[in-house]
Amino acid sequence: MEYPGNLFVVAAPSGAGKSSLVKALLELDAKLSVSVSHTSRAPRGQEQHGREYWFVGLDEFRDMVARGDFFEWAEVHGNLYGTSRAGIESRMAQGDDVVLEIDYQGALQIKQLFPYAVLIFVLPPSWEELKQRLIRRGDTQPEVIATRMANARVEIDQARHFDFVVVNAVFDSAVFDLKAIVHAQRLKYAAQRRNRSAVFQALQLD
Ligand SMILES: Nc1nc2c(ncn2[C@@H]2O[C@H](COP(=O)(O)OP(=O)(O)O)[C@@H](O)[C@H]2O)c(=O)[nH]1
Ligand SMILES: Nc1ncnc2c1ncn2[C@@H]1O[C@H](COP(=O)(O)OP(=O)(O)O)[C@@H](O)[C@H]1O
Repeated sequence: MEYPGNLFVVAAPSGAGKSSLVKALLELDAKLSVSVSHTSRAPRGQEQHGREYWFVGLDEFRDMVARGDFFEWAEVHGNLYGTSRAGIESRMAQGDDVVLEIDYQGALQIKQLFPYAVLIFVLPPSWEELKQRLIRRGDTQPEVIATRMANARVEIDQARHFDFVVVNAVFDSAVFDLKAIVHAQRLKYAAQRRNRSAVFQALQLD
């Protein structure tokens, strides 16, 4: 194994455009791959096991927690979500750059484990636009929208703990900002390779 890959974490309130942005970023960058999380929630619409998420029962999820299978896990909107060690450890060890699309609680846990992880928070341009995006996406039940808007206030308050904030107003500009962050981190990391043992120690790979 040469050098471990970079770790990028993207968090946002539901509806801010995180999934669309990460998808666009991955299409532009062949060296980046996204981690597929485990969740206890049921699949929606066209979602496939192993593509959007690994869908597992609550008992199985709790067994995985007890076994220490997750780097991080959290309860979000009443369901459990987690990033499995198996999902990203081997890819990072091979030197691949990995993106985690997770909530702020998970992002802060990842930063504790991997201080070199780059935490990016995606903001909507306004509260009204966030609400409109939730409605346009098809989340039409008023109580679902109200819960997500209330949660958004709690989530956005955590943006100050992140390394970068990207405002997703014009979609292509936001993708460009994400690309710039990824590029800058790669350049920074290339410089750090001159101090290889320090990096390895930080990653606890030695
Ligand atoms: N902590 C943590 N959060 C996750 C993980 N996977 C997804 N999430 C978050 O869970 C929340 C709900 O995701 P999802 O069920 O896809 O609903 P959506 O945000 O309405 O599309 C989002 O904030 C995701 O970022 C994970 O592995 N760990
Ligand atoms: N910059 C943007 N301008 C307008 N609509 C957007 C923008 N970014 C995303 N959207 C739309 O907003 C909705 C929510 O985006 P999505 O990626 O599902 O959000 P999240 O993953 O953060 O919950 C989708 O319908 C998406 O097409």
